[in-house]
Amino acid sequence: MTDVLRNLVGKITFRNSDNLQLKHKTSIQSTTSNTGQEKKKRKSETGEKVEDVKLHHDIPNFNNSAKYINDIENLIISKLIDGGKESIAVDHIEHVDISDRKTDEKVVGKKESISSKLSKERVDRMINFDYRYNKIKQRILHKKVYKHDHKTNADKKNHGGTIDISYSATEVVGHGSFGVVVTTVIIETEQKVAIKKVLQDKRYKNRELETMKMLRHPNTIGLQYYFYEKDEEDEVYLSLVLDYMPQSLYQRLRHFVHLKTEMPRLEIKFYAYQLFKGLNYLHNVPGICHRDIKPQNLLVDPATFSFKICDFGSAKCLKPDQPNVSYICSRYYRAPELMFGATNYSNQIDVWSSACVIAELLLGKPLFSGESGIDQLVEIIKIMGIPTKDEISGMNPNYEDHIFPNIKPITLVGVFKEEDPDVLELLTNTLRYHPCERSTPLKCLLLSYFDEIKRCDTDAHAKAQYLRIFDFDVKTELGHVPSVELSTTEAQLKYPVT
Ligand SMILES: Nc1ncnc2c1ncn2[C@@H]1O[C@H](COP(=O)(O)OP(=O)(O)OP(=O)(O)O)[C@@H](O)[C@H]1O
Repeated sequence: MTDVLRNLVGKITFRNSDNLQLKHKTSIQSTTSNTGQEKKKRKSETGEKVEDVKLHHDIPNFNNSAKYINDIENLIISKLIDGGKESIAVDHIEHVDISDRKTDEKVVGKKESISSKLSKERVDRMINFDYRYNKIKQRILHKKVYKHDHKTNADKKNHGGTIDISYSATEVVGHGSFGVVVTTVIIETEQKVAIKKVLQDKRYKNRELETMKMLRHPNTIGLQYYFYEKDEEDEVYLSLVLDYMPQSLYQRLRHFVHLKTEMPRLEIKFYAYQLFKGLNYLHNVPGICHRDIKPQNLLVDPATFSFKICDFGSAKCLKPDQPNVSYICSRYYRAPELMFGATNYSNQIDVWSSACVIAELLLGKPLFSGESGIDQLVEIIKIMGIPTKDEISGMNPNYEDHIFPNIKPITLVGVFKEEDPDVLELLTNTLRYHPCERSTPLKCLLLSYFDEIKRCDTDAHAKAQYLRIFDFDVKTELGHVPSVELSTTEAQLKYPVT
């Protein structure tokens, strides 16, 4: 997102109005300059037309959460870009009068904290606190950190000790609603890393750290170290030192969109394979549902096609007897059962989101881009048709409101008619209303869509071998496969079905 922001100038203001609607007002006044005000001045002096774009969005107040605001920012930015305004810049985004936690808690109850939203001021403070100052002074930072041991899934903290690491000037690569992410090189190990710094909400245990400690897989981002520090106001920040990846899938896709070309189909296949492989691990080994699969949370290296899932800030181990918040996951990627208010949803919400991501890579734009929660459902219905009674009860048995617009669906076949029928099969098996009818990540890996990378003696196969994407740990990654099916499944994971 920072890359986009860096290229954009203007002002976005979010307001709460009296009638419990969150008003979004956008006013953009520049076309090409990096410094909006200067450019505006220059343009008026030279008599050139100053472009003024205003966007208004009415959002129901109950959706006024940090994630939602972030969605809206992305929506506004992508609208500007998609509207051909590539060179318009936003020099900052202001959030005004946003009543966040209180409103959120009314909806989610106090049981589940998702994360603490950061104000713009706090993000600025966090950057200034260490990194911006550091950048000017080129000073080396020394930190006492807890080392996470990936072999034992333990950390030094449990054994009562810290070690010292140091690193120099850092580059801010991302700031989301909850943290600031910078990249640097650890001097002692010469390893390039990303450091994600998040504000610690004293009331809750940080679930992202707890989750990351459980992970050990080539397709999930690895935790190397972590440390805590306080600012001058006594606020505690947790920093997670993570494996570095060159870019997010969002940035990778924007690269092709800006060039007005498509992402190569083979590259998409590699990322799709590793996404399902990562999910198969997450869902079956630590038993975690990510709950926020989207292009921004998938990291890639286009040189090797390596791929890792990141941002476990919303991840949770879902227990069948415990309710979970339905207000989760970024809107474009949100499974329909969440829109139906289900609180007993399963890991299969990640499969829906993954299918939306793959569809977006093919299309160059989101498949379902609703402007609000309800509109999102309408966008889904436009393509998938109206859900049947069975499908509705599969999504949420308590849902009683059955009024839907009567429209003839475009269908997935209609949208993807130019694509390979194998990718259409993948999408039709995963974009199903009924969560139980959606293929599991392992079933997706067995689809003929992936045969191309399984065939020996091709460049693609060599790339796949280099990434070791056909290596599965039988005890863990395939531990849930019934023993009678194990050898066939193993063979099918390695070789194309003939
Ligand atoms: N390990 C990493 N290597 C390189 N870049 C990273 C890494 N982790 C995160 N980033 C960059 O930082 C961005 C934000 O990271 P992340 O999603 O973890 O933060 P967040 O504060 O939870 O964001 P959001 O609130 O938008 O979900 C990512 O989209 C990516 O561009």
